[in-house]
Parts: sequence; structure tokens; C-alpha cells
Amino acid sequence: MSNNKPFGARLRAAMDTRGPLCVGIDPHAHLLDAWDLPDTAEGLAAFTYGVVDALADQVAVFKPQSAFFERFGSAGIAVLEQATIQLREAGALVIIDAKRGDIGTTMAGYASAYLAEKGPLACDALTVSPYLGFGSLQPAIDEARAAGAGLFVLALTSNPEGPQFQSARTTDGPTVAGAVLDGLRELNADTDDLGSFGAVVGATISSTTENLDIHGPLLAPGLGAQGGTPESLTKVFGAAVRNVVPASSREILAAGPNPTALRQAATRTNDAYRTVLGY
Ligand SMILES: O=C(O)c1cc(=O)[nH]c(=O)n1[C@@H]1O[C@H](COP(=O)(O)O)[C@@H](O)[C@H]1O
Repeated sequence: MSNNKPFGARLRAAMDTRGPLCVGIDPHAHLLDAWDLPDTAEGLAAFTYGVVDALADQVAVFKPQSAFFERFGSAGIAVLEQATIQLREAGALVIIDAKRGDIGTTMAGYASAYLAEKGPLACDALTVSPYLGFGSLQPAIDEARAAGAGLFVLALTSNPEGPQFQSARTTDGPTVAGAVLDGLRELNADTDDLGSFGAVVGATISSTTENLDIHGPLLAPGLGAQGGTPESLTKVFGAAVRNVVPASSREILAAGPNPTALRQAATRTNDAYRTVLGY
């Protein structure tokens, strides 16, 4: 599948058409059990395709969590590959949440797997970790630009441990999170509306003094199961709220396996975010 426009432009168009909601596909063992499925690769496949069949034509963005597919080895990765293809064929965008990050040459390997147009796990965007330095992400940035794909770089994560590192000051002055946001702002400098290089900012962080105006998407996990609400988005993101991609996994997946119930849960949640984000 080839990308006719850069990720940022495709993301804005998809959110305009289908609403801003990003449904996380996190097939936890307890959810397989709740769906009356075995905790096996077959159960994982039935769960994942159940979500794809119910929601692929109505939701703008999906974020499969690689960890829950890796749990089943190559059989699980095959499900991730196939589901990604099916979701994209149905007109949805796929962010693979694998939080990859390594030194330059190794990062290039991850980039060719997930971002290159003909990569085996080719998706629309990948979550990446800047722990090895923002510059270590360069091969992924280059591959994303070449393929019309995007990246979401961890900046202010939703977990309580995040601030230990993310609030620490770099030698140049800004916090680590601030340096990540500065790097993203530079990457998106030449785009009018939404650039292709996004930040991950948890909906649970209550507030921040960092500048979230990066001309790029702000992936906001932590909604629903972790306590974030539509109202928390206005508090956390302020003027940048229009660029938020609200992500929710367990809260929506728990409505399954009935496809009608899943669709209703997604519609209800999407409508709540439409109102808050101005879609
Ligand atoms: O990158 C992410 O998506 C992410 C970053 C973050 O700061 N917090 C966070 O929860 N996530 C992911 O978002 C999903 C949250 O799932 P729920 O809490 O079930 O909605 C998980 O797959 C997490 O790994």
C-alpha cells in the first residue's frame, strides 16, 4: 500500500471524516477471557479480527499494542501483520505501538520493518522512545519522510514513573520532555496544519508547563481505564487540544465481543471527543 500524502495530512483528513478517536487494540489475557476466548494465538486472532471486523470502517485510527502480539511469538506477529493490512485496506490509519528506540544503525532496522512502504509490518506511524537521545531517531525520521509515514515520540507519558526522567533537565536547559517537544517542533516546521512527527502526552498528567504547540499530532493515551476523561484533555492540552489524538483501549474493548456493542461503545466515545476537540 502506498501513501499518497504525508501522515500528518492523512491523519487530519481521517479525523475530520471519522472523528478523532484512536482505538487501542490491546488483547490482554483478561480481555481474551472476558470474550470467552482461550489465551492462545488462536484466541488472539479471534479477538483481533473481531475488533477489525466491527470497527475498521468507522474508526479513524487504530493502535495495536505490539507487546500483546509478541506474547505469542511469530504466530502473534502474523496476526499483527494481517490486522494492520486489513485495517489500512478499510481506510483506517494504523499506529503500531512498539515503542522502539536504539542506536542509529539498529534504529534503521526497526524503521525498515515498520515504516518502509514495503516493510513486513508497514504501518502509518510507529511509537518510538527517545531514551538514546533525540538524534538516535534520525533513521526512523528519514524512513518516515520517505514513506509518508509518521512517528510518535514519548514525551510526557501517562504512567506515574514518567516524570523521574522526563522532568529532568538536560545540559542545554530544557527538560527532557521539553527537548523532545523542541525536536518535534523543528521537524514539523515546514507544515501548514498537522506535521507527521507527533508526541505522546498522557491524558493523565493533569497539566504541564511544556509548550505543546509542535505543529504535529499529540497522541493522548490514558483515557478510560487509566482515569483520563474528555474534560482532562482541555486541562492538559489547552490551546493545542485540536491536535490531540485521543487513544483508548481497554474501556472500548471491554464492550465486546458483541460487534454491535463494540460499535456503540466506539461511537459513544468518539462523539464525546468530537465535542471536546471541536470536530
Ligand atoms: O505510547 C502509548 O500509546 C502509551 C504511552 C503512555 O504514556 N501511556 C500508555 O498507556 N500508552 C499505551 O496506551 C495503551 C493504554 O491502554 P488503556 O489504558 O487500556 O487505554 C497501552 O497500550 C499503553 O502501552
